[in-house]
This record gives sequence, C-alpha cells and structure tokens, in this order.
Amino acid sequence: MREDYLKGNKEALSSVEKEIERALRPLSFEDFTGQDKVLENLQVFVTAARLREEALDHVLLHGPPGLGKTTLSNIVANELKANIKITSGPVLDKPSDLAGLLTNLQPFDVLFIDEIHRLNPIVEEYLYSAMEDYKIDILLDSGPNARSVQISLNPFTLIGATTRAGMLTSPLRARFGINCRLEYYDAKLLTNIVKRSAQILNTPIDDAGAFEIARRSRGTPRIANNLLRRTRDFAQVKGKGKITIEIAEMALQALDVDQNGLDEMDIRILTTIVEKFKGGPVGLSTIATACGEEAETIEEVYEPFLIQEGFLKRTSRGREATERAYVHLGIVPKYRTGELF
Ligand SMILES: Nc1ncnc2c1ncn2[C@@H]1O[C@H](COP(=O)(O)OP(=O)(O)OP(=O)(O)O)[C@@H](O)[C@H]1O
Ligand SMILES: [Mg+2]
Repeated sequence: MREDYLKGNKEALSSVEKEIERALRPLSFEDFTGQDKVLENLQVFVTAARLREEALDHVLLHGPPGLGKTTLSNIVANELKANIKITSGPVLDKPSDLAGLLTNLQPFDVLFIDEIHRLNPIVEEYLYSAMEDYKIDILLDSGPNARSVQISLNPFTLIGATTRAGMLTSPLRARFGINCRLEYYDAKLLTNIVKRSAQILNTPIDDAGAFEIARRSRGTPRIANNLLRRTRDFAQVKGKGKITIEIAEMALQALDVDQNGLDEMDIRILTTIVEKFKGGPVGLSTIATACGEEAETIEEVYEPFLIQEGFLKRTSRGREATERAYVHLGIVPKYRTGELF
C-alpha cells in the first residue's frame, strides 16, 4: 500500500485513512512546519496581494511526493481567504473542461491543478491566455455556424503542483510568477511533525520514539505520518499504548524500514546496481526492468532520496552506486579495481 500511496495513488487509501490524513493536514502557515524559505516568501506575496486587493501571482510548487504541495496550496487559499477549486492534469481532457472551471471562479479564487506536468498539450495552450490576461476563447456552435468569442475571467491564482518540474514545457513554466521547490525535511522538523500528528491522534509518544520514526521517514511528512499510524498499532497491540523507542524500533523492523529509512524497494534498487551491474553506471530503464518497477516511479519516488542521501550518483552514463551504498549493503566492491570511488 505504501508504494501505491507514494506513487500518488491516493485511491489506495481507505476512507478511514483519508479521514485521518485530512485531520493531520496543517491549515495555516503557522501550522506548517519547515520549508522556511518557501513559507516566508509565500507569506509576503500573499499579504501583498491582499493589501493591493489583487489576485496572487500564479504559483508553481514542485518537489518529491508527500512533502506538502497539496497542503501548501490549501493553506495559500485559506490565507488568501479565497475558495479553492481542485483538479488535476490528467482529468482535464479538453479545453471545455478547463473553461467550465475557469468561468466559475470568483474574483481572487485559487485553481489548483495537481500533476500539472500531465496536462494535455491542447488544454495547456488554452491555459496560457487565461493565466496571462484572464481571458479565454470559447467556441460557440459547431459546423458552419462555429464562431469563437472571447470572454473575460475573474482574476484568479493558478497553483500548479508537480513532482516532475523538468517535464513542464517552458512556455507554461514561464507563466508562473512564483516558483517554489520543496525540499526533504530533516529529522528534527519531522520529529515535530510526528509529535503534532501523535497529539491529533491522541497517541502518547516520547521524544526518542518520535525521533526514531522521524529519522527513518525518508525526509517525507507523508511517510512519517504513515509510519506513526502503523507504529501506533504496534503500541496498542504489543505495548501499553505509548510509542517509545522500543515500540518504534519493533514496528519499523516489522515494516521493513531499515536503519537509514530505506525500504525494500530502495534496497532492491541498490542491490541490483551493485550485484547485477557491477555498481554501474547503468541506465534507468535497465534498473527498472531488473527491479520490476516502473522507470518513472524510480526516478520520481526513490531516486531523489537515494541521491540526496549519497547512496546513488547520477552520471551522464547512468546511475552508479556510491561507496556509502556498498557500506550500507555490507558488500565489498569486488568488481572494482584500480581507482576506487
Ligand atoms: N510541513 C508539514 N507539516 C505537517 N504535515 C505535513 C507537512 N507537509 C506535509 N504534511 C503532511 O503530509 C501529508 C502529505 O502532504 P501533501 O499531500 O501536501 O504532499 P504532496 O506534496 O501534495 O504529495 P503528492 O506529490 O503525492 O501529491 C499531508 O497529509 C500532511 O498532513
Ligand atoms: Mg499532492
């Protein structure tokens, strides 16, 4: 389930879990932990827009899954005291789908388009004039009577979220006045997030227990919250209800989350590169086939964290396992001779 969820397949969640996720989601800038720079900037831009009684400039949020893009979009709308309409790239099939949403926006509303890199090119082009001049062309009638009329929209803010900023076309990217990249969270920030969530879930937790979950959550609040919920189960069934370091360690081991927070697929990727491809360099699609995972998921979900933590290197010739990966896997680099790392 966790992989499904990380892939962005939110349908993989049961309704109870969706409910919990909603309860854990921060609603104001104040509630939101971390991403200080992004937050400070957004706060200034939101305040300025409100003072001038203008729509906030369009915002692009990008970064790996589960770091808070959707959460922040909702917060921005809240702080603007505006409504938010939520949709996603793959859902907007044709320009008329988008026109329907745009024409229903009230002044200064937020339109949130998730997975904006997956917009159909025709819809994307249609979005350009809406973003630039708050105007769109609508086609009336069809056949010989067809004519298009231009209509004005209320000023609005588009917030686009993507895990793949590199896949955005440059004309679309250029139309966002505010561009924010979310980074992985350090263990200290995640500890605060875990404690806050535990409090909302009415689960007692001590500092060491919270830190243990935090440092093994791949720098990602969504994973931290998921691990917290699973650990809570262990605390209830195997302990006395409180999450301690012993309970956290037991739960994380049972969940196959290792000491560095790497999970089974992370390990499979590293082991494959080391054992089947002599440590690399090896191409992404080859790794994907060997691991039985989609290349896109590896690139989007697993690789950024493995690179950031120094287990993997991306070179022009492909992916390479680093010395840290060998050490972590407990494997001596027997294939490599001469210039080691
Ligand atoms: N800074 C934060 N403080 C507290 N909780 C957070 C924070 N960021 C994210 N979360 C929690 O993590 C969960 C995932 O966040 P969110 O859905 O916003 O991620 P996302 O970046 O939109 O992910 P995806 O790319 O998969 O859509 C949320 O339910 C929220 O509760
Ligand atoms: Mg999201």
